[in-house]
Amino acid sequence: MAATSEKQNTTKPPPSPSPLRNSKFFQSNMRILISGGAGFIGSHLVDKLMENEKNEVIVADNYFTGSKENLKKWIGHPRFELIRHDVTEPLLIEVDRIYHLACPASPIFYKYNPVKTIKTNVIGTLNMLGLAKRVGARILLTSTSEVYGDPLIHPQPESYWGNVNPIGVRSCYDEGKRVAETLMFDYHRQHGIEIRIARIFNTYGPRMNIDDGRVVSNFIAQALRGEALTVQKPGTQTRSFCYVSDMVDGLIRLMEGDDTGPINIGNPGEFTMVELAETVKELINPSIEIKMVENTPDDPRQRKPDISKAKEVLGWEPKVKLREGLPLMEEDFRLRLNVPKN
Ligand SMILES: NC(=O)c1ccc[n+]([C@@H]2O[C@H](COP(=O)([O-])OP(=O)(O)OC[C@H]3O[C@@H](n4cnc5c(N)ncnc54)[C@H](O)[C@@H]3O)[C@@H](O)[C@H]2O)c1
Ligand SMILES: O=c1ccn([C@@H]2O[C@H](COP(=O)(O)OP(=O)(O)O[C@H]3OC[C@@H](O)[C@H](O)[C@H]3O)[C@@H](O)[C@H]2O)c(=O)[nH]1
Repeated sequence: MAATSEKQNTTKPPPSPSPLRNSKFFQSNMRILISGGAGFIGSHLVDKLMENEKNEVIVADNYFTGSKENLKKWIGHPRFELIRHDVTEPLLIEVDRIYHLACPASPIFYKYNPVKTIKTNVIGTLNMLGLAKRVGARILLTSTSEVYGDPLIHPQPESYWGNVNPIGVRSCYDEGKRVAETLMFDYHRQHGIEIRIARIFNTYGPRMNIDDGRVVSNFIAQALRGEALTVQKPGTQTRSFCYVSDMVDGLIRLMEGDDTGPINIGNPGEFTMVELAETVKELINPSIEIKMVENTPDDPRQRKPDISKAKEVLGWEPKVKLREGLPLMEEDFRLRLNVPKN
């Protein structure tokens, strides 16, 4: 027994890459799997990775909150493949890198079927780690600022263990991601898997689902439809919003760097929800009303990333300010909602 536990505590070298990696038919220098690649962040990551001609990109997605529409410019491209696949089932392919994003991210979607959300986070992450182990791939998990729960330390450094309700309606997501992080580190310690963990803070930008339910997409869609902006009470709760191009840049740097993480990736600019509503009103539709509505349980009261580690280890910090990013998202929403600018 002692020998077994000793063995389990040993950090092994990473497994060898799959023999198929050296097949004479292997054309690309880097074959990259993106689970959840048909979603908001995933599809922007695909765009960025496809810019490099040495990359071959495979997306596996069950289309729960993502869509083929987000990837339409790549369908049929020789370096791109799209697979309808649910990560709660094993996937047998040969890859060098895995960006594991698959998981609904908007609270209304992750609460819709909480048991499925837990399965996606736990079984899905186990399956992706099993794949990484079999083929010797490096794997990056998109964890979340929600692992800090309703934080008692502000801003949140990676060393903070969080304040999470383990039995609340958000637990399927925040506890699910916490287990996913645990699995990543256990596979790293026990099997030598090369891991990277990003703790992503609220991210926004073009291609978010119009009825996604998250605050930035809600406010922009409401402002364009001429509806009142729904600020959930008390409205003093804060979030820090990162534009999607900055996020993608941070994720790629983390994947290709040497640090396992977890590393916070987010924009430290912090706003109350009332301030966000006022900014959207001013930029998009000054005649719109702002109304206070009921909130949902366990809504974190404040959130802001401490990004010292990302700056130091990845040389990364966000470039796009909220007032610059909102108009870019407005443009995309106008096109999709067919509301031309006057
Ligand atoms: N956007 C944010 O603010 C934010 C913040 C923190 C963490 N994250 C994380 O980043 C990742 C991407 O988030 P997003 O904002 O792009 O969300 P999204 O909902 O747009 O994308 C998630 C994608 O995963 C797919 N998916 C869900 N369950 C799946 C399953 N069982 N099998 C296969 N595919 C599945 C969806 O269809 C979708 O394409 C998620 O892991 C999320 O937890 C996002
Ligand atoms: O219409 C709305 C929607 C939301 N809100 C408020 O806006 C704040 C942000 O809510 P969102 O639903 O956009 O996102 P949350 O910050 O609660 O969760 C997000 O956190 C990070 C990621 O893991 C996920 O993308 C998501 O879970 C909350 O305080 C919420 O009460 C409004 O005031 N009005």
